[in-house]
Amino acid sequence: MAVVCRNLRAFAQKTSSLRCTPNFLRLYSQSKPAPPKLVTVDVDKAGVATVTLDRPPVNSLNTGLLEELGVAIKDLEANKTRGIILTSSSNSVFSAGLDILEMYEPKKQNLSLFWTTLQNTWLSLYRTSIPTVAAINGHAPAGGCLLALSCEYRVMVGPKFTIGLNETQLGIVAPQWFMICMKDAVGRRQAEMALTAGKMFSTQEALNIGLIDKMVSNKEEAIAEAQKFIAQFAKIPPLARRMTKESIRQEGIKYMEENAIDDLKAFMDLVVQPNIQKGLGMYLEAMKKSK
Ligand SMILES: CCCCCCCC/C=C\CC(=O)SCCNC(=O)CCNC(=O)[C@H](O)C(C)(C)COP(=O)(O)OP(=O)(O)OC[C@H]1O[C@@H](n2cnc3c(N)ncnc32)[C@H](O)[C@@H]1OP(=O)(O)O
Repeated sequence: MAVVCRNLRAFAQKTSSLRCTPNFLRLYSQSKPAPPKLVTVDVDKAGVATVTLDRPPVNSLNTGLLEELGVAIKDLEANKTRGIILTSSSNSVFSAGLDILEMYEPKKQNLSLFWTTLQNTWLSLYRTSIPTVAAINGHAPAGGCLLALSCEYRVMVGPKFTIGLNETQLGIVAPQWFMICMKDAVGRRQAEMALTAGKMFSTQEALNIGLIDKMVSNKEEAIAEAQKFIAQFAKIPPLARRMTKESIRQEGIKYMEENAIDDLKAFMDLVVQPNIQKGLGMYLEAMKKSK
């Protein structure tokens, strides 16, 4: 016991003197502040979490944001949260989709990490047993639409925002699992028409084809509708709900479990093609010029 105490005293002296050394002060002053969080989580009294994408200006999905979103979903699952409402801190954009800068002139390692993080986070959101609602308070093109489609219910602020999988307009093909999500929501026929044209739907058009479930006029209403949707599950036995969701989403889940590596390879091969790189560069330029 005496030895332990002596050791502790020695350790305490050592660390307290370390605090004052010039070396420690130099290291301390050089340490960077923590980077701002890209996803915030707020759990209300009913146990429903609002998960807010917070990467201004347009919540484009980079590796960091996707990673944080994946961790948030896992944490909420561990805490037995009653529902997840996915929304955005912006007044006009839910999410601009994948961050094109992650795909433009990429380093191979970063590109691979980016896509696997997207795959994993998507699967976590798509298959979570927690009821999920997207409160879409702004434009939701491409990857933004994918996030919304991965939830069980979509409430969108209208009428001026747009949503859709517009990949063909960019000269790229949406991966199979993006297509499965669209088919889940609107059926094969509407999905084929939407995807081949890369159509961006107005809120009303999206409501008409079942791409969204409800149109509201502001974010507060969207959150209230989302809470209402989640509240209905209070009376449903959770195991029956979980197994039903897992079963009905089997096609997408199975697809990713069996094809993640091939999907990654296809993405990596495609993105580095010179014509795709040129297209992405021109798209970025066009976005800058359109300001
Ligand atoms: C399996 C094998 C095959 C796999 C193939 C690959 C599949 C890839 C799948 C999905 C693709 C995507 O998700 S790609 C992204 C598609 N997204 C879009 O096309 C949307 C582009 N953005 C917009 O239309 C608009 O920005 C907006 C309507 C969302 C918002 O408009 P607003 O006027 O409010 O803002 P700005 O346009 O002025 O943008 C502000 C700022 O943000 C930059 N920006 C916008 N979107 C993106 C993006 N997706 N990635 C990176 N950066 C983006 C824009 O350039 C502006 O930047 P500056 O301020 O620096 O000029």
